Amino acid sequence: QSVWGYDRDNGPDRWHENYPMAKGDKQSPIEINSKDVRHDTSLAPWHASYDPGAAKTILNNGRTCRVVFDDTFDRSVLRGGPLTGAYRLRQLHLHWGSSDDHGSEHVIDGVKYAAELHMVHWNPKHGNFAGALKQPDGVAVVGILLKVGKTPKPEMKRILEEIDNIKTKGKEAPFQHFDPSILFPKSRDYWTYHGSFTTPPCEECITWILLREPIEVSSDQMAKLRSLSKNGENEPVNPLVDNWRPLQPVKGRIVRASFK
Ligand SMILES: CC[C@H](CNC(=O)c1ccc(S(N)(=O)=O)cc1)c1ccc2[nH]ccc2c1
Ligand SMILES: [Zn+2]
Repeated sequence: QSVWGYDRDNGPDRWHENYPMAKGDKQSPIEINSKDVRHDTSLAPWHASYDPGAAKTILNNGRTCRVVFDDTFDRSVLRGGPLTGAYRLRQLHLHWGSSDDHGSEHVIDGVKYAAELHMVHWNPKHGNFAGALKQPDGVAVVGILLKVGKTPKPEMKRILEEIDNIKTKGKEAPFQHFDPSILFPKSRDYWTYHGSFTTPPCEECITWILLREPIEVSSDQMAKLRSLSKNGENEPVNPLVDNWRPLQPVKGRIVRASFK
């Protein structure tokens, strides 16, 4: 049973063999075409109230770098925007490329960004995360685009400083006293649409909230991310890069914008 990944023999084009949802009608990521977007004046602003004490660990699972939070009660929550109720923050992770000119999962009017950060929240009315991922309103992911620029966001440093401690698959390190809302860009403008996990099992349970304004990182910071290895510490180094899923068909879905 070859575990899914991003290589030729286990990559996105073959996920459907073990995860049939991957060929669904509401898959993510998609391209955002401004000409097809609908400005929805009824969309409320979104609000995150995160407890820095909820941050627990950072890990390399061989497919991404993930920060895990305590989601055993409404400690760090996202509300508003297209959402009904408070969704609990469970984890954040990233997708990135092998060079600065690509790596994001969502593409905006043809523009690919160097990376994309996902903050994953779930709806506690469904009991637990496993239950939430079976519901159309089960999960909400805030997506932040990362672009390479001259004035990198200092708040990204905290995550990137930990990379040296989780170089190989399975490595985990404590990651505490961290409020991920410091990563948000100035503008709260967003696009929203209904989609899926961008990794297997590709359940179509996600309300995507994709922020319009990218945050800046440096090329050195991107190189740091690319120094992670897909393999364990006693295996050959296999650079963890290009862990992004290609664009999926929009299939008539409407993308709404909170802005004009
Ligand atoms: C359904 C898969 C899940 C593990 N994966 C995730 O949580 C996840 C979250 C967000 C994204 S993205 N890139 O779209 O933001 C992709 C994957 C997962 C799988 C089995 C499980 N059993 C119990 C809990 C549980 C969770
Ligand atoms: Zn993701």
